[in-house]
Amino acid sequence: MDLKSNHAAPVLTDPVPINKSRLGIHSSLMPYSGPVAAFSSGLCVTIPRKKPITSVLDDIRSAGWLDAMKSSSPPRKKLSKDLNIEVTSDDDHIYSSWMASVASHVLLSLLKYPSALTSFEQIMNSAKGKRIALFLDYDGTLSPIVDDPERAFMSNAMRAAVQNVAKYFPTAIISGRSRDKVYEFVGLTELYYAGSHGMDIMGPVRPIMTDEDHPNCIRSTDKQGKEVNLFQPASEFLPMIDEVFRSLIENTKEINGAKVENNKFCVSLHYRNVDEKSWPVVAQCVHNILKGYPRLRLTHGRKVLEVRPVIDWNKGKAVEFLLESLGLYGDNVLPIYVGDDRTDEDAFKVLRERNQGFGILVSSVPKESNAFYSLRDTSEVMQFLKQLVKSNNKLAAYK
Ligand SMILES: O=P(O)(O)OC[C@H]1O[C@H](O[C@H]2O[C@H](CO)[C@@H](O)[C@H](O)[C@H]2O)[C@H](O)[C@@H](O)[C@@H]1O
Repeated sequence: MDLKSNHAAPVLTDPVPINKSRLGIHSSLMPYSGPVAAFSSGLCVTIPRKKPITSVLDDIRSAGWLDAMKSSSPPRKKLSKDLNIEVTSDDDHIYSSWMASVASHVLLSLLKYPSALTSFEQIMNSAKGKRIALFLDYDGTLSPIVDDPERAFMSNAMRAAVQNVAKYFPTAIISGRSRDKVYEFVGLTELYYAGSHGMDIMGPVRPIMTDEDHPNCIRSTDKQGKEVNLFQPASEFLPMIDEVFRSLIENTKEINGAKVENNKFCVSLHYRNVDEKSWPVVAQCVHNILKGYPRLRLTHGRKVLEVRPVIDWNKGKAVEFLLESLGLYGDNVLPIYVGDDRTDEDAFKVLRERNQGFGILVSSVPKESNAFYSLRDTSEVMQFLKQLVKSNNKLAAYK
């Protein structure tokens, strides 16, 4: 599949679980009509034996929150190793029908988002004569997903790979975390950092950028005392986010395993370690708080609910902003964005719409995405970064 045909491929995206009809699964094959059986960021497909909790929390259910939370983490029972499919039904017929549907979906997905490693040459061909700019997500891309968000350390090998690649290609990390936190984890000065899903960007000083274009862009200095541009489009929301952070801490203190993380311009409420029975309580708690803040909204991540300002800004806009501030204009630039999460889809989408560069989805199971290629996990991300350096050195040797 060449890049051009990839560009033309119709792609569905959806922040909430993919429904049965979209998977092409006939409803008669479904064991029950309730939520949720989906490929998703939860990385597997589940056929629950029992109906999920039938609670009275109609408001959060009708908003799709519970479905989205479940799809971000289906229950684990029996796992079909090859395809990463979870099955809790005893019905063999239903099971084999699922296998068939899933197998074809896996194949389709492999065709749709080929491995960036096996397609490496193709990627390099499209980079000929162009300047590669690299954008990397942090959690799930550079560091594996772990239970404790405070311990999402990146390996030294990965750090070295990122450091190396940044020597040859302008590189930025765009994370949902606060910029300070992600810098603390990565610790490399050779890169640019954007925190809070792109709402806090520290980039190079570019005299071209005018105040009218970016009124929230100010001159500042980084930790090394170097002059930088600081762009914080949601700065007016700081007190509001802080208030919500404190309310969430207070209101979730009785929920075992819940963890609130202050990401400066957004707040994360983690439910990875919360018993699934209490997920409706988690959702209800955020829902109640958000009622008082019409200028804030909720997005879903990997076992995390994220509260963020309603502004027209996301990781995709951050990529565009960084390209501009790095002076990387025109057709001779090939931006590559590597990410694993729903919020990374905004960046994949921007690249697809610009018809420039491509997204690489990090996932070991099929997902609908706006990316062009895929990598299975963080170790494949590292291999990909090393390949980029190798190929750059080869090209340099021929010059
Ligand atoms: O944009 P990212 O860099 O991918 O950040 C997204 C969120 O990542 C972190 O949470 C996720 O990773 C944790 C550590 O592996 C895991 O425990 C959690 O369940 C995941 O959702 C981070 O803690 C969040 O604040 C970020 O928004």
